[in-house]
Amino acid sequence: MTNDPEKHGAETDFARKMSYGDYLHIDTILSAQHPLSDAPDELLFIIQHQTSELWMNLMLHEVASARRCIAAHKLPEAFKTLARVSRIMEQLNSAWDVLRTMTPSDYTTFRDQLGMSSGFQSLQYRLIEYALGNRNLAMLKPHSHDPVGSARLQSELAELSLYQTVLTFAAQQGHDVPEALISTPATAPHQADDAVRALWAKVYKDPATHWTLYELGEKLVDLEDYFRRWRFNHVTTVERVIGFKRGTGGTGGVDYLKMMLSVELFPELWHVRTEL
Ligand code: HEM
Ligand SMILES: N[C@@H](CC(=O)c1ccccc1NC=O)C(=O)O
Repeated sequence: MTNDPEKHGAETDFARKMSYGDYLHIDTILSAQHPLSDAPDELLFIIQHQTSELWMNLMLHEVASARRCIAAHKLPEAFKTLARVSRIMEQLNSAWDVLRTMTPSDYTTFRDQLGMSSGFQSLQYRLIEYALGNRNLAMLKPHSHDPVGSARLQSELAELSLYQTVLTFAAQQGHDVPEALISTPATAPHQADDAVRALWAKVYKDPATHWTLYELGEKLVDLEDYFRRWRFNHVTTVERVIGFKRGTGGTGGVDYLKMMLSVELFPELWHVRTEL
């Protein structure tokens, strides 16, 4: 017998009611794929990037919320949010398995259509880096033609980064944090600092006494661990698909991305491990 959902109470008249598609604006999302070629894999390439951008949108929302929770000393709420951020990164990491099915032969059929566009120009990726604390102001330039994007980057730069927010919390708990690191929003990538490493050493050598900071430190290590995996998946996929060709964005490609693997978001949290 064929199932009739109406007999089970399912609503089927949406002439005057909000439906699934209305609420989620599915029309808008599904009318945003515009391949520039007839290459069969261009749709995969577009959707892969668009879904990544959607997850990045959520990630920015959650990082902002985590920062507010830490600043308000609502640590359990911040832990929950940071755990979610790591799960989002995991989602972004598994997505590479889909893109990896695209061979160099597939990609070269439409790569020329991309012109000089590149993920290097992703506004949300840069906002995430800035929110976490990797504030390289040279990365503002590709957005200077875009007043709305530039304004978003500037308003992010007017906030303390996530790492600065954590260090401010540590200072409020009575730990020694150099004032210059937390007094104003950072305008350069965070550099490893001896006093901060000493602070984390104190925390990690006696977790029972400093449990909240210990848990916070591990949440940041988790997040950076996932971030590193994203960068590694990216560079490996890039090598697999374009070898050592220059990037459309103008960089050396794989060599440039390999250099970016050495970026440390929360350096002292990694360095401290040697002395434990
Ligand atoms: C076949 C697929 C891909 C290739 C060949 C590729 C290639 C590259 C290359 C060569 C760069 C260096 C900049 C340049 O000169 O263009 C780059 C940067 C970047 N790509 Fe991709 N990419 C791919 C997929 C993706 C995906 C799926 C994302 C997800 C959004 C992404 C996001 C980024 C970001 C954010 C950067 C800047 C990284 C940084 O500044 O550290 N890429 N990509
Ligand atoms: N940089 C890539 C092109 C690329 O991957 C790309 C192009 C437009 C929009 C997003 C992209 N993804 C990541 O860089 C290349 O050199 O082939």
